Amino acid sequence: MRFSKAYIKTLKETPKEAEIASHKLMLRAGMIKKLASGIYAYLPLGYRTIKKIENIVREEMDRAGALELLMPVVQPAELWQESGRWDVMGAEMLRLKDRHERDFVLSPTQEEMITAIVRSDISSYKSLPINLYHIQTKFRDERRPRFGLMRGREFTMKDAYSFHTSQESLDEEFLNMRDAYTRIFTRCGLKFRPVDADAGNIGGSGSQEFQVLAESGEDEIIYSDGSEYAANIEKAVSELINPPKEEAKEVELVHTPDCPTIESLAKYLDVPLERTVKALAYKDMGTDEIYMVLIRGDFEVNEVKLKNILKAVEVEMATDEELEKIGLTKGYIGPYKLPTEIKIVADLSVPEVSNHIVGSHQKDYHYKNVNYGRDYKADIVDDIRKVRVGDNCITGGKLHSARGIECGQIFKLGDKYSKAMNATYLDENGKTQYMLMGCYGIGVTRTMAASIEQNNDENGIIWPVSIAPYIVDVIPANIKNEGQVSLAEKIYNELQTENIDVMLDDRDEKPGFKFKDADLIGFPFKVVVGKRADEGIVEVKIRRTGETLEVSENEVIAKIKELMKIY
Ligand SMILES: O=C(C[C@@H]1CCCCN1)Cn1cnc2cc(Cl)c(F)cc2c1=O
Ligand SMILES: [Mg+2]
Ligand SMILES: [Mg+2]
Repeated sequence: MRFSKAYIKTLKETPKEAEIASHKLMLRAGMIKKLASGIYAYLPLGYRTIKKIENIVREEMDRAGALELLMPVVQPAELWQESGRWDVMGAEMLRLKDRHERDFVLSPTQEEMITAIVRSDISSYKSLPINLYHIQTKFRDERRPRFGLMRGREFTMKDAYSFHTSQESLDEEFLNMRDAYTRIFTRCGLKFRPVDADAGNIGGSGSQEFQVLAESGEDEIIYSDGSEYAANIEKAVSELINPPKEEAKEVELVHTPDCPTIESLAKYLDVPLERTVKALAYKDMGTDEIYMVLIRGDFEVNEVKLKNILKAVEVEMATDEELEKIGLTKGYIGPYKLPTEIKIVADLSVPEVSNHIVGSHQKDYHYKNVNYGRDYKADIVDDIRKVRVGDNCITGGKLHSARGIECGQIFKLGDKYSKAMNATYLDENGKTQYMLMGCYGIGVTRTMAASIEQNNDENGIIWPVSIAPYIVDVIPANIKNEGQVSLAEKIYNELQTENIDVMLDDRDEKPGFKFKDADLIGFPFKVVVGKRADEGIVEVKIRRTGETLEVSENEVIAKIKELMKIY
């Protein structure tokens, strides 16, 4: 490709709305263009990398035995009504009407669609298992799209769906996909790790996210320094160490002036935080029911665990007004001598705290020596604790945390959709069974952004060879110098003959200007044809290391091929 014909508009300045490296650099390198909030065009340069990522995904999915198809982006609402999600999904799902006023959905995912396809075609166990995938545009109406392609509203996803006659077969495909994802992200040159993840309201049992490690990542990953354990903090567990048991004493009401927080209370009474129990009020945003949530004073509530236990789509802290309305006093709520009917959810740590201190529903007073079981019981006792860095891992070692970008996620769905949509097959005994499903997603456009987050410096992007838009940028230093131009053209043609994606910067600009563009765009290698061209010597510059090699013109191809194996 000749630069002068390549439709690459690099920007000197960083657009102010861009906050993270990938967003800044994709705009500056002329890879994407924003048309609306969270909606981008992939310009020719950016689209080349997207296609390379898609092809790596395609090759590995095909190698894993999955079959590629393509499903509609516009989905009939009836399918979502059948699965029950039409009424559950909120504003994130973009709904539209056709000219006959019929309801449709702009595809945010395809569980309903694929189940409707498979149930009409497959009825025998002999046709299973099967794994169908496509690489397709999705739309999710994020409340706050940001970070460019990292959290866009329209994006490209590879989503795959598998159908099985047994849990063993589903388990096998889950591992098969996990291996395929490991190959995909490795081939994309990413530093990543699979982590245990929350399946969210998609349901099913068992889910893993493929997290690309980056400081700009939205997710917090917990991992052990003494075992293979790794999990999204939403899901992470750790060893619970309980305070020593004490003889249960009589409950006492104590005056605790100005202690609305657990820290101020512990300080005032001079007791360790582990002896206090925090009481919080959470509202199930679906049913509007308010729950009292109890957890040991030194722990934090993990709202994803709480949401899953309550089978709620969303939970939020109750507002002060909502507390007042049900007769609770903010800062002094507690499970003892409840002034109102309210369900109680207690973390596993709570019953283990002898003689704990809790709110008394009166300002400036608390109860001490409250004991779980004797003085109150919770409706639910379960793990709702957010783990902490430094906790003991249940499989050995200590827990640490890192930031991650979720580029893939795989799920065991079970029969959630096949039951709801009656996707059945006849088993070997002629008995009708529900298919078991798995689903597997990769954020293709997000993966491109994640690669830049991991591969950039002050000059711009540093593409791994495998997904670079072009691998070599041939730069004649002086466009007016016949010898340099003809040698540059010769090398350019030889690289093209070898099927190596090559850019020839044929613009009438100073060499420094071209070098800056090349470093911003992130070509892995530059071949600079300069002063020593008449000696048949050119410079090969390696973007990642900044190294410059003097290479004779007839060794350039071999040298580039050698370097491509390394970078
Ligand atoms: O998409 C999944 C699970 C897997 C991920 C891998 C590929 C197949 N689907 C979960 N999820 C996330 N956000 C959503 C947003 C909207 Cl608006 C929706 F209507 C549905 C979903 C939804 O179901
Ligand atoms: Mg997440
Ligand atoms: Mg996810």
